[in-house]
Amino acid sequence: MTEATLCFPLRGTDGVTPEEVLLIEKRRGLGEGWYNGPGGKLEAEETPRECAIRETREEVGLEVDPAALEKAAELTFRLDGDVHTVCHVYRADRFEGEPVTTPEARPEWFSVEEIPYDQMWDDDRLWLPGVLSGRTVVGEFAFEGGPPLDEADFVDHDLGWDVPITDGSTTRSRG
Ligand SMILES: Nc1ncnc2c1[nH]c(=O)n2[C@H]1C[C@H](O)[C@@H](COP(=O)(O)OP(=O)(O)OP(=O)(O)O)O1
Repeated sequence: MTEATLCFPLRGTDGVTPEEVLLIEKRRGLGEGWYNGPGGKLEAEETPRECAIRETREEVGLEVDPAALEKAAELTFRLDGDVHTVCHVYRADRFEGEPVTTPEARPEWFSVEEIPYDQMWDDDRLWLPGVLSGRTVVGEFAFEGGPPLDEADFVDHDLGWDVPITDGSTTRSRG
């Protein structure tokens, strides 16, 4: 089982709903060619928050203000019945720098009204709109026919909205 993060940098935030979100076009690895938030797997001894900040720095060169990193979702992706990935999802409305293209990712700002869901993971359209509007969600998503996960069929889901979510690793003692 993998533990991973996603981080959605936001701008134009007036209260709750932002005007724009920074997505990446993934240039290699799982989900290559699709848009997603910056993110990736936890490294040894790393907390999910540390991972979200590091991955955003490595993938697009933005330095996220840790005080502005807000956990929005905890998503479990199952592949053929087994837990494949637990993903911690964050919003971030304060950061420094300008996004740059790296070997892993090409960043692009999108209006929250014009997110390219047809070029994203099939599950994203179910939870990302709520996350961008400031809600919290715990979700479980079932894929069948893998591996790899990004070639499997998305077959089922279960979502719990506006629930308290803990911030820390689900599988490690630290964090
Ligand atoms: N179903 C679904 N929807 C939305 N987002 C995701 C999924 N499954 C996923 O794995 N993800 C997310 C979780 C991670 O942020 C990325 C996967 O990226 P990463 O772990 O970096 O994968 P690789 O590029 O293969 O691995 P590295 O070698 O770069 O660590 O997608």
